[in-house]
Amino acid sequence: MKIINLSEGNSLLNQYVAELRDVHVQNDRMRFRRNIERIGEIMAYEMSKALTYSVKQVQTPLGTATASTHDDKIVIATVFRAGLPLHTGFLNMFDHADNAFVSAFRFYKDDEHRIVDVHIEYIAAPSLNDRTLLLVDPMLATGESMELAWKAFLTKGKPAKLQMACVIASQQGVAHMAELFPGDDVTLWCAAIDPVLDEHKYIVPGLGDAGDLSFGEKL
Ligand SMILES: O=P(O)(O)OC[C@H]1O[C@H](OP(=O)(O)OP(=O)(O)O)[C@H](O)[C@@H]1O
Ligand SMILES: O=c1cc[nH]c(=O)[nH]1
Ligand SMILES: [Mg+2]
Repeated sequence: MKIINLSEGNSLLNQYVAELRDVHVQNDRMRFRRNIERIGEIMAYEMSKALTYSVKQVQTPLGTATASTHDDKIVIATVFRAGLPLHTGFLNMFDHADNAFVSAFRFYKDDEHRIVDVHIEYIAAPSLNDRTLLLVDPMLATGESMELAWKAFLTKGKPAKLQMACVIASQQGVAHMAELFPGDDVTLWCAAIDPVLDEHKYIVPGLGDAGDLSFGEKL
């Protein structure tokens, strides 16, 4: 698996990630969602550079122009619920894309909140055969949700290409995905990679719970 960590370069992206992490900014839920959306837009632009392009003719009112545009048949796939603002950002940019959704949520199997399991309940997707699948989820902690989402989407066909995107990944989550995708035909794009998970499997320093910060606490 190829790993592209966009925070290694200086850009406005880093400002949006910093605001997502900042406890003094996080209480503004609309800004939190909008920053994730803006990161989705920037990541979509960066990821567009890795698509397949061909030159086309465009008729203008005054003549003919040429344009190199991508030929990928894109499906943007997202994991409910924290994935929704990131999905919106990607769809703002890839506005011709089809879309796929899966619900996956982490729950604790023990009273001490140390053992996490992931539950998949809902899936809605077009045929994924021969498509370029952009699988986007803001947080990659253990990597279980991403793996289960990928396996759930595989029941809807075999994509030609897979590109994954997350805002903050943990080292453990990156290693988990690299084990799942040993070849270099799959790429994981991140806006930051953080060192560790805490005992409750939250990314540290991370940002907290992306779903709750976007939409409020759940029972
Ligand atoms: O790599 P993992 O350890 O599986 O954790 C990552 C998952 O956690 C978050 O979802 P969460 O389960 O919190 O659900 P939510 O979107 O409803 O908040 C996030 O959106 C990922 O799907
Ligand atoms: O740190 C984490 C881990 C999983 N899900 C989140 O929202 N945050
Ligand atoms: Mg959550």
